[in-house]
Amino acid sequence: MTTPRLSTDGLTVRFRLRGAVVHAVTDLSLTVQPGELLAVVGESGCGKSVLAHTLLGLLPRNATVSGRAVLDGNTELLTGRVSGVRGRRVGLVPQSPATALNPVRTGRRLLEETLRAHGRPRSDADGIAAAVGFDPADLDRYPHELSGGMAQRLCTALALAPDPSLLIADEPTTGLDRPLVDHTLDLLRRRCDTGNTVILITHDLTAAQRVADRVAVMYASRIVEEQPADALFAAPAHPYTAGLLDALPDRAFRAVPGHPPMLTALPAGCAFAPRCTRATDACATMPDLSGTARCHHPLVEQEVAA
Ligand SMILES: Nc1ncnc2c1ncn2[C@@H]1O[C@H](COP(=O)(O)OP(=O)(O)OP(=O)(O)O)[C@@H](O)[C@H]1O
Repeated sequence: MTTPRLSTDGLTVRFRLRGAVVHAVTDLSLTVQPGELLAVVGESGCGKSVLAHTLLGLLPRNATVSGRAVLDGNTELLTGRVSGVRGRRVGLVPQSPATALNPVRTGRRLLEETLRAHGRPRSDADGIAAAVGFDPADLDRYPHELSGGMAQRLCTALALAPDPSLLIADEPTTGLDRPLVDHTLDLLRRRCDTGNTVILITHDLTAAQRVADRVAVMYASRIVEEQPADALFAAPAHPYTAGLLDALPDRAFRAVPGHPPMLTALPAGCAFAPRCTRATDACATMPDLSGTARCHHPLVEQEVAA
């Protein structure tokens, strides 16, 4: 049996605010193998970026974390010393490139410094930039001289420079034109085809369908469905997943009615129930994720894990 690239068990993140607690990630258990591309999808605010920041050890002081996250079977990401892991073994393409880039360094300097810090020759900079669709001639610009899409690609280049075996890409295609979206997605796919692992965090279900091996759907801080991508797109089990798919322009093009709940006031049972046409009294208790979907009334017969 291969050692998972990443396994999390009961991963839970809370933020303390004055008079409230934000339930940002709850009881999240997943396993991602070498060579696998896992897409994490879900509406804005469901906890996707917090999950990424937790795995990188980048949470602010008002956060408390519990559960486990283990890299390659030998490195505890939540409790161990992660300074040599971040960037080198786990890379992050951040969601907000504008704030991630040091404004007083050119793209070339940023990229060369990253390469040098990870023992790679500075001369690799042009090749890495070109690979992400960033014209090497533009590397001599400062971040404020880059468009949003260029800054996005520079961030992808910086995350790829150490050649991390696990890359977490948080909305890496925001602000890119369709050809560059496809270029970036194909680049991520190719990394997995050579044995690396990618967790792609995205709102874009079409992107997930194009490149993901498996898809995890998050709703109100929890994974509510996880399946191989083909199965999920053909026959979603959770009504929320079905709603997300119905919102696609080439499907019903109908938004999921209602709004997600506040993460400071989650119900004891299924948080999707108030928006769900299948909800019954049973949904007042939290369903297990024993099959593919955390749902009392799934749309397809569930194969319950032994
Ligand atoms: N430092 C913090 N203090 C308090 N709450 C926070 C903090 N950081 C994030 N949150 C909250 O955690 C929740 C999850 O946020 P997160 O950024 O992970 O959402 P997301 O799914 O990535 O959304 P988007 O797709 O819009 O980026 C949100 O309710 C957010 O307001």
